[in-house]
Amino acid sequence: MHIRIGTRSSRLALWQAEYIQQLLEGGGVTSELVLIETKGDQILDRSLSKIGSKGIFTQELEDQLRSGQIDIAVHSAKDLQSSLPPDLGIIAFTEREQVNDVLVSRDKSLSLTSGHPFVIGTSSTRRVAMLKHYCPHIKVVDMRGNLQTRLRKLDEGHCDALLLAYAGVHRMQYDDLIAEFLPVEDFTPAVGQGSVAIEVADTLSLDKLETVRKLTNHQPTEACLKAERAFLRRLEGGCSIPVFALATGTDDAITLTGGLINLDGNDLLRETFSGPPAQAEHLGNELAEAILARGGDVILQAIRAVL
Ligand SMILES: NCc1[nH]cc(CCC(=O)O)c1CC(=O)O
Repeated sequence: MHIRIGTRSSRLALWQAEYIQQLLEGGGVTSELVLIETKGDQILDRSLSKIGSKGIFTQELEDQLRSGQIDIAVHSAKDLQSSLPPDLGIIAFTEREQVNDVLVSRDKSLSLTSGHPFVIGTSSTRRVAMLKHYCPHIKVVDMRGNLQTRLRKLDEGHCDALLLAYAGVHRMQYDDLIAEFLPVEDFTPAVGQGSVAIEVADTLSLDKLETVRKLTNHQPTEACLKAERAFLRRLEGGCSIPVFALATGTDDAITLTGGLINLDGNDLLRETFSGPPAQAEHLGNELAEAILARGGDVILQAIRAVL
């Protein structure tokens, strides 16, 4: 069996695709990478929340899945839309990397808890709102681009530090720039952070689908991501909405914590639910209903009116 793997060509995307390639190789399946440029890779001068983020990093990959030019598409699970078109589906989530956000800087003495003011570059509405909430002494500047671009901007003095997912920083081997690990209890990550997802079209042969899934899917991670993604779907949150959620689990129970924060950071809602992995999606819906009932619906309306 030979699998054609579609991927974006950023260094992080290539790491992810090569990781999938290795997992397939471990099961004796050969593969090749097909590099695909997306709209999100081309537009670098506008913030993601202004472009309207729906599918901007995935559309071109999905077109090639449908036409059969590629068998699978590899994405950061975090970058996937919460609901996919009916002819596409996720068949695997890889074992999760540590999920924390980290503070990255040339100055390793920087800390968010010190109360000392400095400037952080980020374009994530979740991170901006959380910084306003937990660290009002921090100034935020908008910063887009892949990891290498952001590090260059850091070195050019646009900011003192970046707030990034540990997973990406580690995969790009920038661990020595980590000044601080942020606790997930406060800086709860984005849905899907740290896992790699495999997307296919319904035209893929069952043989290929089952083989790829068997070699790459990590069941405990899959249950956790199902819970988180059900939560995101119910809130109809794309990656530009400041929604956060993290499920952790054992074989018999998963715990899902998540919520929503307004753009000013003064209104943060968070709830926790636990249940059996078989009811992962139910947990996600339960969490969403609780957050909406506590005023999340009003916060979402206000966010949508601005973004
Ligand atoms: N939104 C961009 C993105 N998509 C996935 C990662 C990091 C790796 C991951 O969480 O899978 C990043 C960068 C970041 O948020 O720091």
